[in-house]
Amino acid sequence: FREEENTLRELRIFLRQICAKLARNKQFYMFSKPVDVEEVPDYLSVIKEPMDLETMMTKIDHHKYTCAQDFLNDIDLMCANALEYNPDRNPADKQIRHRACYLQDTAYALIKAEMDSDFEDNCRKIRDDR
Ligand SMILES: COC(=O)[C@H](Cc1ccco1)c1ccncc1
Repeated sequence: FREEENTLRELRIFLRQICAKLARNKQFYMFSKPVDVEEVPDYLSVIKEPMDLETMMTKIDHHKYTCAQDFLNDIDLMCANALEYNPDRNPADKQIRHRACYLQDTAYALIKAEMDSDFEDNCRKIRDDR
C-alpha cells in the first residue's frame, strides 16, 4: 500500500543517515569497506558472510531492510565477524575487537535515540506481513 511505501522510504532515509555517520567515524575505517581479500587471503575461508558499511548502504538502496532490526542484524554480523577473525590477545586484535563492540553499541544507541518506537513497530509489522 502507499502508506507502507511511505514508511519504508522514511526508514531508508533514516538508515542512510545512521550508516553515513558510522562510516564517517575514523575509528571505524576498517568497517567502512569489505575486508581486502588480497591483504588477508584466508579471510573468506574463516568468515562465511562478510559484511561492511558500504555493502549495508547498497542494501538500503536495494530495499533489503524493512525495519531497523534488519539493519542492526547486519551490524551484529559485522561485529561477530571481527571478533571471530581477530581473536588473539595481541594489541592489534584487541583493538579491532574493541572497535567492533564500540561500533555495535554506537549503532544501537543512535537508532534507539533517534527512532520512534511506534515507527519501528510499524516497520516490523510490514516486514512480518510480507
Ligand atoms: C574488520 O576488519 C578486519 O577484520 C580486518 C582483518 C585484517 C587483518 C589484517 C588485515 O585485515 C582488519 C582491518 C584493519 N585492522 C584490523 C583488522
